[in-house]
Amino acid sequence: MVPLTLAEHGALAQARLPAVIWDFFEGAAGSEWTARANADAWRRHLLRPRVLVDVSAPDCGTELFGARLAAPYGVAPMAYHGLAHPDAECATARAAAAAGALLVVSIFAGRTLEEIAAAAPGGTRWLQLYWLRDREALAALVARAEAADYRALVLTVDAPKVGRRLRDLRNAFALPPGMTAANLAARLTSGAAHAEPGRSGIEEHSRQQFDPAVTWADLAWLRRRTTLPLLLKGVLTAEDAKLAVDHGADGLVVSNHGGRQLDGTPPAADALAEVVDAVPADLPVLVDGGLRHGADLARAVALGARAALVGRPVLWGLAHGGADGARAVLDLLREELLDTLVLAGRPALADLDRGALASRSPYI
Ligand SMILES: Cc1cc2nc3c(=O)[nH]c(=O)nc-3n(C[C@H](O)[C@H](O)[C@H](O)COP(=O)(O)O)c2cc1C
Ligand SMILES: CC(C)CC(=O)C(=O)O
Repeated sequence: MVPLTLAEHGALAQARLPAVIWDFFEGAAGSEWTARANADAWRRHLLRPRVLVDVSAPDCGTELFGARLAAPYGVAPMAYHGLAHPDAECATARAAAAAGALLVVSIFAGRTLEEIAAAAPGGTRWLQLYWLRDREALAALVARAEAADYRALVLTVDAPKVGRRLRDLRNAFALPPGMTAANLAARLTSGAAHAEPGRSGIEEHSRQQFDPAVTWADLAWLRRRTTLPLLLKGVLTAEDAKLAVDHGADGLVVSNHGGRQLDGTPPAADALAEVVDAVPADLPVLVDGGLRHGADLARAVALGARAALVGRPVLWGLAHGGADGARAVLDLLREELLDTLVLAGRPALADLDRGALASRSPYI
């Protein structure tokens, strides 16, 4: 079967993956309400098409921090791509570069930053960080990212601890043998390899490593260590968006972590406009969570996002088809986006503004 939708890529992946790994990918915190709401919320923004517009040459290319992308899209940072496919992040890097997409590499990648860079030299890569208790390890990663031509840093700020992910707790999820965070010393992540019944190895190693005491005041320490653009990922409110700007953030990623952290937050699509409206117009705001169709990318741009990141669907493609599968997912999103631009009579990203949407109340 040639998958014609992202959901079909998901079905192929589910058929292939061990259930506990599928659960780790797909699962979210608590009742998983926020994770479900993420996808539903994009669909509530109905598309308002314009007609008799010349749409013979649609263009969805864009530029982000000086890099050219084939569409306003990227791969969200996700830990341990090796759980999906043995070629791991190197395959994802090849897929993203071929599709003209940004790749945000997780601090918990299973391949080194240098291996990932070498796998797709022409690609646009950023590095995602969690604030580790071990600041020297963090500083060393920043230096390596700069040397390996990573173009920005993304500090994830919604994880003072890992959310309560019931599927992982039930499965006593632990990393399989040989799966490690290649960019961190083994002592920093060894807790992920074992879990007692009712516990999760991922939760355990993040408890050991994440610094829950970090505050806005600490950001200056990171800011001083790099000339790379610094984005904060996991901002959902106007208050925090303004604080981020005051503390020198160069961009934001509106995100609830795919519903994996605090269950009950607004879906990312609903938080986006609040954040966009709170920051200077030229500050790049990205978004992730629940984008499952190219039309959702159009919706994100219409609501003010400069680009959107896609998480789980890329792992679906990777799981059933390696680099080709991940690329197929990204290419499909781009084709669907172009289709949307043509049929909505808005042939360029600049034509997408809030007038392109009619936003439907969730309560009717
Ligand atoms: C398996 C998995 C691992 C993830 N690992 C990370 C991570 O290491 N760092 C991070 O900032 N976010 C991580 N995330 C969250 C994603 O970056 C992103 O916010 C979320 O998946 C987007 O939603 P989507 O999957 O609905 O597209 C992870 C998500 C998944 C599904
Ligand atoms: C290793 C985990 C903490 C990665 C993560 O952020 C996630 O699974 O959502």
